[in-house]
Amino acid sequence: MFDKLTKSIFINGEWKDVDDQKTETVYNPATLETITEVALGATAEADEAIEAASNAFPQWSTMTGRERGSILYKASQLMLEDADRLAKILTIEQGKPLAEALGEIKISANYLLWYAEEASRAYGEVIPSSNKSKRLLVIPQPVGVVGAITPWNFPSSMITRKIGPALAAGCTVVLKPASETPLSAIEIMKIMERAGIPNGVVNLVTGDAQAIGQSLLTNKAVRLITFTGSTGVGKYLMRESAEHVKKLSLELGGHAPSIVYADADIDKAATLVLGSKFRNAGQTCICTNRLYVHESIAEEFTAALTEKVKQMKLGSGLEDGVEIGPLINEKASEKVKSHIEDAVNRGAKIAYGGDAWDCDLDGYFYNPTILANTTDDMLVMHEETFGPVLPIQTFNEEDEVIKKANDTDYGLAAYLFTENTNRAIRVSEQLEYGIIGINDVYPAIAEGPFGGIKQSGVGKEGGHHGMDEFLEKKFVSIGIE
Ligand SMILES: NC(=O)c1ccc[n+]([C@@H]2O[C@H](COP(=O)([O-])OP(=O)(O)OC[C@H]3O[C@@H](n4cnc5c(N)ncnc54)[C@H](O)[C@@H]3O)[C@@H](O)[C@H]2O)c1
Ligand SMILES: O=CCCC(=O)O
Repeated sequence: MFDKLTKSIFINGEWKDVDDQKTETVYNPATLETITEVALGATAEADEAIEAASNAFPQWSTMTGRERGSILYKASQLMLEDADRLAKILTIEQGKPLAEALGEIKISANYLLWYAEEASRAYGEVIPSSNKSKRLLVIPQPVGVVGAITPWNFPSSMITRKIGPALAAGCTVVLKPASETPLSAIEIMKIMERAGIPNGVVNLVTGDAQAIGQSLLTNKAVRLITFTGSTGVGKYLMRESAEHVKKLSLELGGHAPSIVYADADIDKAATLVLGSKFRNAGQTCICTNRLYVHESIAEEFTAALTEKVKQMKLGSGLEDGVEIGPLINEKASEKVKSHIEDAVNRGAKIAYGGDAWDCDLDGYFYNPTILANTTDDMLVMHEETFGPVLPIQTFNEEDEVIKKANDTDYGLAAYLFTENTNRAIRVSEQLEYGIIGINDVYPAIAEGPFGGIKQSGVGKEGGHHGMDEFLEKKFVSIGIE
């Protein structure tokens, strides 16, 4: 499916390798086999890409929203037409089951479609003036060149959720995808090319994160950095952006609580918790990380959930019916192992799973795991696990569980399961999170503003709010006689 060396750097409409032909290997996480090599770009390539994006900005930013939108619309159509092949590439480089990969490609195309439409709707404002001899306008204008840095867990949708609104707003982009999953990014560039994007408007540099990041941070032409990834790297980018006072949009880690109330529909809630926890093998920023179940239904709920977990099929994401694929790498597997060991050492009981999956594949597979008798001091209760481990605690009082749910530096997503509408509204208003799912664990949708508070991030992606990040609001004050 792939050439030995993919010309993986896309600058000013041209596909390139680095001058010294340095490359890095892309592995299939299910088998640990080499898929291909991609160019190991660094400072020179990043600088060249920033220059191309700067040169392309004047023309792209002055095209009409409708003109920009028509290119994004075409790109979304091309992505959908090729969805099966793109999903297969995504599964091969990232590991998630093919059905999930196909779902990701569809939402990825949907971000392009949504922003194709939003491109025509960057409205300004006329402000009624308190002074009769003034007229006051607010004009939205594109921020400028954008540096976009994306993670490996959603190799396609995390890219279009950034470049869709950036391009719609009239910005130009330099994209650095995760080293683990550059192939989906390359495919997106090919789609943009086929959709007719002018040279230099969107550029891709695969390679050395530190060096490329440094160029994006230190080059004054880059006016905004949009990043999705870990809170640690997000903090670093925030600190380093201070020098040139760059705008930032950060989508960072999370530690989502799920709360199941006594009045929940038990079977429905168990199915949803299962989806929330185990999709993408638990490697989703908004995955449930800890579960609180009301004491009165805890036994029944845990039994229903465990029954469902037992049915889950592990394996290569390409295999029919597989629901849990590999973890991305050995480090991820070690983290899962350490969270389980720590919990057990502090008194947790393994209700199901608890160990690596013994199989013929070389990748890092972990059995879905349920932990009972958990306490707040356990790592799994406050650190992002990013794996298929579900710690359960019981609760009695509404106030008590809200306090526990909020007791974290993260604030990305929280879920509650109840059939009582009053409770649903009351609790969702008190949870300190950017996203609340009420009987819903799949809140990522093109038209909705996705983003965290506290140490889970700054800004929103999705919806018209997502395009606001890429628009400056210029104030025009007109004196008239
Ligand atoms: N909030 C969200 O919307 C969201 C979505 C997906 C993932 N995430 C978070 O992402 C994390 C998992 O992704 P990850 O392991 O790829 O995160 P990561 O922070 O290690 O890497 C993310 C990206 O940053 C790059 N990077 C790493 N160091 C860098 C540096 N010094 N300068 C510039 N770029 C650098 C990486 O190469 C990659 O492209 C989890 O914490 C998860 O919760 C958040
Ligand atoms: O933002 C990361 C999660 C994306 C999703 O839930 O589809």
